[in-house]
Amino acid sequence: MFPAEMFAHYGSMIGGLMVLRAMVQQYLPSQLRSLVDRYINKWMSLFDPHVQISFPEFTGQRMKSNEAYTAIRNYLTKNVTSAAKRLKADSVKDSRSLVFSMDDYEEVTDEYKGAKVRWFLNKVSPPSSSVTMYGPTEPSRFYTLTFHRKNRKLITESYIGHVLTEGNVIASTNRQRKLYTNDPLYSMWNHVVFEHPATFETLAMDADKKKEIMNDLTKFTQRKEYYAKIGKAWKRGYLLYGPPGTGKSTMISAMANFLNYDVYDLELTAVKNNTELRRLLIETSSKSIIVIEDIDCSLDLTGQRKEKDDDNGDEDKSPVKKLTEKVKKKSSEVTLSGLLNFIDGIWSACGGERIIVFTTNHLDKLDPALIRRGRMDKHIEMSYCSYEAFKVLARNYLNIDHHPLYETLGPMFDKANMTPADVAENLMPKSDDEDVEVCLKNLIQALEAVKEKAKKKAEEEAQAKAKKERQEKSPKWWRKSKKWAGSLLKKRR
Ligand SMILES: Nc1ncnc2c1ncn2[C@@H]1O[C@H](COP(=O)(O)OP(=O)(O)OP(=O)(O)O)[C@@H](O)[C@H]1O
Ligand SMILES: [Mg+2]
Repeated sequence: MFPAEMFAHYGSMIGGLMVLRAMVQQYLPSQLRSLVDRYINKWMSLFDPHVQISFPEFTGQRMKSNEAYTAIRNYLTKNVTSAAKRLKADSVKDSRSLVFSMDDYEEVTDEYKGAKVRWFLNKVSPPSSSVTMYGPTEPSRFYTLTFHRKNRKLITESYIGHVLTEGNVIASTNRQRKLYTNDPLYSMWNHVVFEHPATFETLAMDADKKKEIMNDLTKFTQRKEYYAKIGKAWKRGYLLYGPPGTGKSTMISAMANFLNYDVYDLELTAVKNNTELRRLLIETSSKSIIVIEDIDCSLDLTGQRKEKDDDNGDEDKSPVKKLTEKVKKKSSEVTLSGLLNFIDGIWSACGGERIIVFTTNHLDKLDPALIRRGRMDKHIEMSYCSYEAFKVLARNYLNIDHHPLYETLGPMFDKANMTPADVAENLMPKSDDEDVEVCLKNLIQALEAVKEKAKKKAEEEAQAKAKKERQEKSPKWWRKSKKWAGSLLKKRR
């Protein structure tokens, strides 16, 4: 279990104590473990000129994974694992290639500015009786970094920072991204591998608008020092609004692919109360996009201001209605103020960059407090398909940059409101014998139909408006007698 070199390196006294400590960690019950460990450490510090730092895999009560541990694993995997004798193939990148890291109880050395350090991967198994509500407890691992005390300043102030930075860079290029969703039963995140193909290149949108969003995102990721200087959490809020099928969800995937971020899809209706919301949000990792879709439907996010208005009208409500509303309120106690407090406050303490994206089909339904600048930094309208957006879709779906029918199609997009989802549907060949021309002709027909429908609707609305105006202009006695005659006829029938 322990390499023989350890004795040579630390001296037989220290080696013996280390073996004893490993045995203590492995076999003694936890109450005794810490007591004996304390004495062993005291003895070791008398003889040993070395300093040790531990980096556990999980931290906190809810066993949140430790980002430092992951960064160290990445750093060691790239830089020194080749020297390790026992390796572990512990993750698979893009389901294609194996990634090796050092195995449990394996030790490797590294050198930094002339100082030698040792990394050791330790594992502690939980007592066999330890079972949580999520199943049996897994063994927990930790890296220990050992170095001579004369190098303390160099290692703590420079080397560890260097390892974490390099480890994080490796992580961002290597890692498999994840799509998390909140589990309503246990109020925890479940994840799958995130593999959505949408990119800004395939997103149908005006080129200038697209460029502006990409620049905004890039600028955000480079402003760590700026956010620290102004004392604000390193986060940016986007509000995507527009009719269904205009690409709001597609845009979120394109953002995640562009930034190489994880996605947390937060279903607010499955969150029981503000405490649970707080915990879920604290558990999100840095470099992530938190998505709350259809915010207007998720909750009564109009919040307390609206509630007050409702209270005024309480006398008019029946007792049954009042009771139903009370029960409804109790079942989901997540409030607008809870959400806003979190957005404004909690993340400042979490560190790392986060993007929060809200989507809605109805901008006018949201409380202005929720969408004011500072909370939602950027409002992006996703609208009906323009000619320019159509050209992107034609490139995606039909692999063409131009076609003689473009001349007919060009002006049609200004006159018919069709969503990119509907345009895409028309561009998709329905059978093998549908070629490019057939697809474009189908689209022309569909656009004409939309235009006709809109024209008919506008005419009907104009007629109804004119009728109403005519009625309003007629004398009061005439309107009354008409109404009276109508009700008389009804009674007779
Ligand atoms: N702007 C777009 N660019 C590329 N594809 C798009 C765009 N808009 C819609 N689509 C296509 O239409 C489908 C539906 O779009 P999406 O789910 O992104 O719309 P949405 O705005 O999120 O709608 P909803 O409001 O109903 O959630 C997508 O799978 C995509 O194929
Ligand atoms: Mg959507």
